[in-house]
Amino acid sequence: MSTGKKVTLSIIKADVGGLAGHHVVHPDLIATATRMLSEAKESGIIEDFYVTNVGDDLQLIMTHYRGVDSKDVHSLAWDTFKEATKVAQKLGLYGAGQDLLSDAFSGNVRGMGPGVAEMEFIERTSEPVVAFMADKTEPGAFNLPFYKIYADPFNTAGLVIDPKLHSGFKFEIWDLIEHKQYFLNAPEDSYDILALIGTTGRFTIKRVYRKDNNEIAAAVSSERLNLIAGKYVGKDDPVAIARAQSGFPALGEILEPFSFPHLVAGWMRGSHNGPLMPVSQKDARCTRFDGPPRIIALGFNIKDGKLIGPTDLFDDPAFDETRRTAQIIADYMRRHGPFMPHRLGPEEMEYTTLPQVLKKLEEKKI
Ligand SMILES: O=P(O)(O)OC[C@H]1O[C@](O)(COP(=O)(O)O)[C@@H](O)[C@@H]1O
Ligand SMILES: [Mg+2]
Repeated sequence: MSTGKKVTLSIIKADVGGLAGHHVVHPDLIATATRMLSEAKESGIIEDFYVTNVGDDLQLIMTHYRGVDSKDVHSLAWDTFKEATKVAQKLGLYGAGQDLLSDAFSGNVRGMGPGVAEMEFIERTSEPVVAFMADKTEPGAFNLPFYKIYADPFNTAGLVIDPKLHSGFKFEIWDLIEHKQYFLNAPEDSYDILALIGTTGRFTIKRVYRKDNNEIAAAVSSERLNLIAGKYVGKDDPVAIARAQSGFPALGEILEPFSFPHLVAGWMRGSHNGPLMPVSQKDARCTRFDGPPRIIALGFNIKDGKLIGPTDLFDDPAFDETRRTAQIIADYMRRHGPFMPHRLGPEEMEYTTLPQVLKKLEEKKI
């Protein structure tokens, strides 16, 4: 039975050090985070948690009754990342504390480096959710698949045949450069939505709501590290949450768009386009040219605030062909070497280390 009060699901993540380069999180960091979150669960700050990693990103998946942007929960995540950073420093891991961009923490991790996806809702009798976590890419990587889930009837059969989905969804889109927001409805504003979110480095889907009752359906992290720091400090490596079934897209409708390994920005030095490859958690470790960019999907049920699961959703032969296609695309893109469109365009390269090289070249200009 539902408790009737609103539960919050928060995913807060950061890269605080990688083993053998920007590769994977060391087990001692997972153990440190697990210890910290166990204590917080015992003291009642959070209701439940699951710690995992995608490549070099440490992921804290938490449930609680403190709402989004809770000072207690954000402080807990910050302290956990700080503690894990100490362990990373001790072990000499690469880029220890990389994503903790500020020393002056003021109660909310937004704008401080870590990525955040959170949503608050009244738990349904059965509350299936999917936690998506990606490495070597940016928040705009979710634009294409989330558009398909919530606005494309060729992906989501429920938009056509389920009366609970038929009126469509509302998209909250953030302009990360001008810091503006748009609320646009699908299907009626579809072309406007696409006009914005096709520019993946600037406009990102932040949240999606069911249009007929404004119920939250999905949330995506929107932190662009380079925009926060004003220089290249690693890629944002986004996370997202999607509620499934019974008035929301079915689990399979949520996973379906990831069968297309679309090109995303990130990969080597955050400066290259490459295919987004859906993988199991055990394969969430970037290698080839620091990639290809990877995404995992963990399925949970939330029951009385507790996380039941997870099930590793891309650990499935149904995604083998996608992975194979991703490898073929990776080969094709790699053959471009330092040329566009493998390497990102000049606007995006502005936030990499390339400008330093170009500055030096000024001397040679005639
Ligand atoms: O840290 P370095 O040696 O300057 O190298 C840049 C690194 O930045 C990265 O883009 C960082 O990736 P992450 O954002 O996943 O940490 C790697 O591809 C690359 O190894
Ligand atoms: Mg990473």
